[in-house]
Amino acid sequence: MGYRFSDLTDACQDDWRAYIEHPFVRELGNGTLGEGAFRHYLQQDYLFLIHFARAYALAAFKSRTLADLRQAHEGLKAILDVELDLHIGYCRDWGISEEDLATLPEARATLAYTRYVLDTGQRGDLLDLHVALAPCLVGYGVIANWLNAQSFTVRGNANPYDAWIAMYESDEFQAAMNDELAWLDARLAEVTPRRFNELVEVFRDATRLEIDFWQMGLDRAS
Ligand SMILES: Cc1ncc(C[n+]2csc(CCO)c2C)c(N)n1
Repeated sequence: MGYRFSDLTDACQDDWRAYIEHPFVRELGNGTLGEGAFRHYLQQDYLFLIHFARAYALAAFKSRTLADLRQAHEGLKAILDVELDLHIGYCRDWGISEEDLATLPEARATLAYTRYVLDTGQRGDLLDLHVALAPCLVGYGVIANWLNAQSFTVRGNANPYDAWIAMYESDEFQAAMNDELAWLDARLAEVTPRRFNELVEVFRDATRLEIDFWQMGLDRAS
């Protein structure tokens, strides 16, 4: 007993590294990622964000304390009032209109990942849901920090994807990631080994689905 978040990543190190250091991420970092791959990713990520907002609504429903309910409400508001507008603006910069976004067919990787998270939350409790969301919330902050530590990463105007890295390295995003890490560390400190193993399974599944999401971008898979 006495687990923490890093025990989850330690328990599925190969998958975690394959996600954080995915070729899509490396190509974002050195600026060589194909524009078509990035556009496909952006489009599917719009659908992803909508379902992610639903997952926060589910977190509200699953909350047993006022503090957890408020936290879920803040997450839902952040996506609906901030993230989605930013994303729509970002898509516009990349030549994707709101009309395009409204009529997008959902790719299988998006379907699989988002519905897995929602199902995990419905089947389990609030901790299951947070663990299913962790590769997304924590992972993107870890990826931005990892990219910044790599010598191949190109920053500034020379990299068309610089704004993407900047978004996830921002103090605001890193603070949200650290809040989530503190929440997870506090909850994981109390779980039994048996429960921890269940949570590792959820974390590994969600991490693999993030890998598939990157790969979908590279393959432009539908
Ligand atoms: C496939 C995919 N995985 C993770 C994120 C990152 N992300 C989405 S919502 C959110 C938290 C918002 O409060 C974060 C970090 C993404 N955009 N797309």
